[in-house]
Amino acid sequence: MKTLVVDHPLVAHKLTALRDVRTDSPTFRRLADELVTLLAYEATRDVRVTDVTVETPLVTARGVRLTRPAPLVVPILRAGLGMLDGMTRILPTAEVGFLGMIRDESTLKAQTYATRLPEDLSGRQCYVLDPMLATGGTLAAAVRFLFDRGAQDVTAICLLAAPEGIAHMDETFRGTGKPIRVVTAALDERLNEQGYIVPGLGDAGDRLYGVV
Ligand SMILES: O=P(O)(O)OC[C@H]1O[C@H](OP(=O)(O)OP(=O)(O)O)[C@H](O)[C@@H]1O
Ligand SMILES: O=c1cc[nH]c(=O)[nH]1
Ligand SMILES: [Mg+2]
Repeated sequence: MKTLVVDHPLVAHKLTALRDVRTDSPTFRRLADELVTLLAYEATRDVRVTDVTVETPLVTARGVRLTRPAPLVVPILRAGLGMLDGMTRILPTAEVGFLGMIRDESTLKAQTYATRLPEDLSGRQCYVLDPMLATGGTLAAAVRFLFDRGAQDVTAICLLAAPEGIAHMDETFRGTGKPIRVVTAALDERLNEQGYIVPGLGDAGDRLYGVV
């Protein structure tokens, strides 16, 4: 598995504001939206394109367009929904599938409560959106869903990742030969006893949508 930590002053600036405990929910939503667009720029570097020609007002020129079928974008509910608009803004032809997953706060195991994905993902490029990669249980399960349906490669865009989560993904998919990438704004220090990323930004879902 490949991990890319996007090193860019605008990314660092927006992430710092996201971490700030004083950042209110409307501002948090806007920052998450802006940040995913910056991360998506790097995450889509390998998006498949097809050579085409285009008529400019002057001549015929060579160019590219996104290869069809377009990539599949999969936000992991709830918190991943806060990244969907920012992603589809730069990839407007993408299709969107949904996975509803929640981590049991006592066992830290992920449970799936909703699945709405195309049955056949053969040959598809997939982008998973989830702000937090903590123990990695949620992302590993999501990536497995996609490969089980035939996805060609999977790129996860996470606002923050913990070393424990990256290690879990590495171990889970080592030797499978599956092309997986994680693109993140920062690799934080560690998880605390409750499985929260430190220094982190708290509970991303709660900060986006409130405590339920
Ligand atoms: O790497 P893990 O240890 O599995 O934890 C990460 C998961 O936890 C959070 O979701 P949460 O379960 O809080 O659900 P929510 O989005 O509904 O708040 C987060 O958005 C990830 O999906
Ligand atoms: O730090 C964390 C860990 C899991 N989920 C979150 O929302 N935040
Ligand atoms: Mg949550």
